[in-house]
Amino acid sequence: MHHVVTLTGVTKKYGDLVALNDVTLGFPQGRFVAVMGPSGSGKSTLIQCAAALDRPTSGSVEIGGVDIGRLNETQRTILRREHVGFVFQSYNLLPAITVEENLTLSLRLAGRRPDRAWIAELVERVGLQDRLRHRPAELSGGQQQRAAIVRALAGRPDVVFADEPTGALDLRAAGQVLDLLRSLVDDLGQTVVMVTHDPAAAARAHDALVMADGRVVDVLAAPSAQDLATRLTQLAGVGAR
Ligand SMILES: Nc1ncnc2c1ncn2[C@@H]1O[C@H](COP(=O)(O)OP(=O)(O)OP(=O)(O)O)[C@@H](O)[C@H]1O
Repeated sequence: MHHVVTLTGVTKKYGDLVALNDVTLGFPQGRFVAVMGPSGSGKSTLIQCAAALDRPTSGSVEIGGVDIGRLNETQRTILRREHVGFVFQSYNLLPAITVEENLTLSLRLAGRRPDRAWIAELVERVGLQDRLRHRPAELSGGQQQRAAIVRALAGRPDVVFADEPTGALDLRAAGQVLDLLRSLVDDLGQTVVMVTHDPAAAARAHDALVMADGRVVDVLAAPSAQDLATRLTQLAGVGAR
């Protein structure tokens, strides 16, 4: 299986604290992978390293076959811009411009010509055709997150990292966003890595990684929400001792 992102022996320390402890894993192309684990287990640190937002203390990270340890800051920024998409819990759409302008802003800033046909296809898929001329504040939370997902995919990134993408949404809007992420993977072959605390959300992924103490302690294929909830409860019990 082709891995879009590969981590090899990645350790990240903050002073004496080991946030990631010798993690080796790959994110396979065309899979939807959820990352779960108790608070402080290293999920965000894993994503930051995997997305070239941060550098490991030791070990290596490859994105699209490029070893990011060999890149300087500017080169890493360019690699991120061209190969990685991001979706955040808080949507991060710019309030002063229209939804349509938001979708292509970062591409235009990077000097890339937006692929209009591709973006139109995505907009239709997420059902925002008649919302493009509005400002983000005029959209519901779910609509804003769907716009943020289109923005993340607009440049055809190799991988999309979604950090708690449903954290601010009600059940119905969250379900729509998860359906959307899953369909982008199943229908369009996208690769999505999603950090979530919600076992029901993680159960929509193809695979779930469970982290504890800076390590990946489980990899579950086609996880059920119940199995994930049980595993997290066990880990919380261990952490509390
Ligand atoms: N910039 C930092 N400086 C110091 N320590 C940090 C920093 N970032 C993270 N940590 C520590 O590293 C460990 C892992 O943090 P991380 O944010 O990756 O966990 P997480 O699983 O994402 O947690 P949460 O679910 O609460 O977001 C924690 O003990 C955290 O306090």
